[in-house]
Amino acid sequence: MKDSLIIALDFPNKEEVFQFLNRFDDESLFLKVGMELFYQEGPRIIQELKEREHQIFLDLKLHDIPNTVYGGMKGLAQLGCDLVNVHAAGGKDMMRAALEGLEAGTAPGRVRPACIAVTQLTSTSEQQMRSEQLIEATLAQSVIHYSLIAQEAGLDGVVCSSHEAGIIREQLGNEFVTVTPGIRLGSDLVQDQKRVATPEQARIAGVSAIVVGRGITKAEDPYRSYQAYKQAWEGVRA
Ligand SMILES: O=C(O)c1cc(=O)[nH]c(=O)n1[C@@H]1O[C@H](COP(=O)(O)O)[C@@H](O)[C@H]1O
Repeated sequence: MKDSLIIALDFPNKEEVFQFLNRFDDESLFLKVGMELFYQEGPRIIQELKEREHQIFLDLKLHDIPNTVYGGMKGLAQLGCDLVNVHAAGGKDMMRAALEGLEAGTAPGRVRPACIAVTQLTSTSEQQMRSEQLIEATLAQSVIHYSLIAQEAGLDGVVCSSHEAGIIREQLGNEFVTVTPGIRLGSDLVQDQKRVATPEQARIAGVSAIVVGRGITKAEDPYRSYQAYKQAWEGVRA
C-alpha cells in the first residue's frame, strides 16, 4: 500500500466502472470500492476487479457491535480484498473483533487484508465535531486519540486527512499507515470535503497512500487527470 494512489470508484454500476477502467489499458491500479458500488453490484465486483489484477480497498466503514463486525469481516476476508476499514468510534473491542474476523476468514496460506480505522471523516470540520459530536478536544487531538486506540487494538493504520498525518507518523511510528482522502489539485473544487490537501502536501506530510475520487473519475479526461495526480504525488520526495 505504501506510496499508492488509490482511485475511489464511486460509480453506481459496473458498466460505468469498466468504461472508466478501459481508458487505463492493462495498468494495474489500486482501486477503492465503496458503498455506492458494492451495494449495487455485491461481492462479484471485487472478484471481477481482482481478475484484472487490481489491488482492492473495500471501503465499507464497518461500525457495529463487536460480534456483528466479527461476522462481517470474516465474510469480507473471503472476497480476497487487500484493504478494509472500520470506524474507530466503534471502539477498541470492535476493532479487535474486526481483526479476529479477518483472520478467521482468511484462507490458510493467504495474507489477511490490512485493516485501517476511519478517525474523523475528512468531511468533518473542527467546529462541526465540537457542536455535533460534543468533543471538546481539537480535531487533531481527536484524530490522534482514535489513531492511538486503533494501534492498541492491533490495526494497521488509519484514514485521516493530510493535516494530521505528520503528527500521527511522529507519535505512532512509520509502520502505522496513514491513508488520506480529501486530495485535490490546486484547481479542483473542494465539494463536500473540509480537510483537503494537494498530493504534494500529502507527500511532504509523510502520508502512506492518497485516495482520489472525483478529481479523476469526474474529470473531462480521467486518464490525463490520473497522470496529473500521479505526477504530483510521485514527483515530491519527503
Ligand atoms: O474511508 C474513506 O475512504 C474516506 C474517509 C474519509 O474520511 N473521507 C473520504 O472522503 N473517504 C472516501 O474517499 C473518497 C474521496 O472522494 P473524493 O472527495 O471524490 O476525492 C470517497 O470515496 C470517500 O468515501
